[in-house]
Parts: sequence; structure tokens; C-alpha cells
Amino acid sequence: MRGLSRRLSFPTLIVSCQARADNPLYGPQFMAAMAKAAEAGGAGGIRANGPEDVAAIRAVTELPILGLYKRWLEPYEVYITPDFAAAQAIAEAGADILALDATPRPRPQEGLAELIERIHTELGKPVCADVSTLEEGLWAVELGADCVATTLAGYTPYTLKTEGPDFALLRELVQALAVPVLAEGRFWTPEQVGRAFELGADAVVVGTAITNPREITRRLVRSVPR
Ligand SMILES: CC(=O)N[C@H](C=O)[C@@H](O)[C@H](O)[C@H](O)COP(=O)(O)O
Repeated sequence: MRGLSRRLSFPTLIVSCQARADNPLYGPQFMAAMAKAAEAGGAGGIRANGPEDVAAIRAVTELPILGLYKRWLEPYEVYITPDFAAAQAIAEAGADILALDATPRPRPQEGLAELIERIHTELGKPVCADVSTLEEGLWAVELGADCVATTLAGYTPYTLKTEGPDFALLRELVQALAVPVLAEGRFWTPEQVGRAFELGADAVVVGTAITNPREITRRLVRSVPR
């Protein structure tokens, strides 16, 4: 599987360290500190967005980095590593595995097949296909994806957003695919993480519930009496 198992040892918890520009924790120095904290807590990998954050995290940890580059290129809906230039930028910044949107929606440059092929041949990195349906997972693996993640379940116009993680999709992917499956999206509790591994996930990726104090605070503030 093109070195994926050399980079991540399964089963494992991957912590997604991402903050948007409107977040007070926006900035590579904060994401690097988050990654160090995650490492100290036992994470087996870090998911990170953009060359600056990936480079800052690379400088402070040896943990495998699952890199992506969110780029909103109008009028395209695909924003997770939408083209080869984005993939190259995060590879050069030090990502070990490249995550990208593997939905069949139109994309600005290369088609998915060419994108995966070029990442393998020109960058020498394994690809993690972020999907929202079983069909997308099957297609991505046919095109050479090295692992599949449920990242986009509930975030494409044609999938429903479950309140918690999309365990039904996870189960389907685990049963159908021979590559590692990463459970990702809306994990908040140890019970949910345990359930994902029981269903056969190779890794669970947790972001907001660990690295976004603003959202964690908002959830708890909802329980303060008015
Ligand atoms: C849909 C999308 O763009 N997901 C992104 C993918 O990198 C991130 O914004 C999420 O935080 C990440 O997937 C982890 O999920 P959660 O934060 O729910 O634990």
C-alpha cells in the first residue's frame, strides 16, 4: 500500500489540528503546539491543513502527518486538496500522506485518476481519499487510493449529516474495501471512538472535539441556565 503502513501504525488515533482564519487559534505556532499536545496524549498521527501549518508541525514532531490543503476555487465545490499544485505544496512542506476530496464532483484541474497517479509517481506519497459515500470509496480505491476516510459524510449536497459520526458509512466501507479505513467527522466521545474500532476502523480522526476550544466551549455553554 505504497508505504502507508510504514507511516501509520494501526489501530491509532489521529488528531486533526486545524483552525480557520476566524478562530483565535489560527496560526502555525498554535497548530504546532496542538500537535505536540496531541503527541503527548498518545496520538499516532496528525491531520493538518496547508503548507504553513504542515511545515510548523513537521518541525516539532516525528509523527506521521496526514496533510491536506483547503482551497476554495470558485465555482468548484471540491476544496480539500483540489489539484496537484495543492498536493505538491503540502508534500513539500513535509506531509507523509496526502488527503484529498475523492468525490466525483467537478474539480479545477486534473481529474481524480490523474491526480492520484501524479501524487504517486511525482511526489511518491500515499493518498487518503476523503469520501461521503460507499461508491466514492470503491471508485477511489479502483483509482489507486491507499486508504479511505469518511471525512466528507454529511458535507456533500447528496449526503445527510448524522448527528454524530456516520457509522453506517464506516461499516459499509470496512466491509467492502481491502485498504485501511479511517473514521472521521463528528467524533466527540470515547464511546464513539471505541465503537468505530469495533466496527473495523483502522484509525479514528478527531478534530474539533480536541483542538477547537471555541466549539468545545460553545457546547458546554449550551448547558448553562439562562
Ligand atoms: C468536512 C471537512 O472539511 N472536514 C475537515 C477535514 O479536514 C475538517 O474541517 C474537520 O475538522 C476534520 O475532518 C475532523 O472532523 P471533526 O472536526 O468533526 O472531528
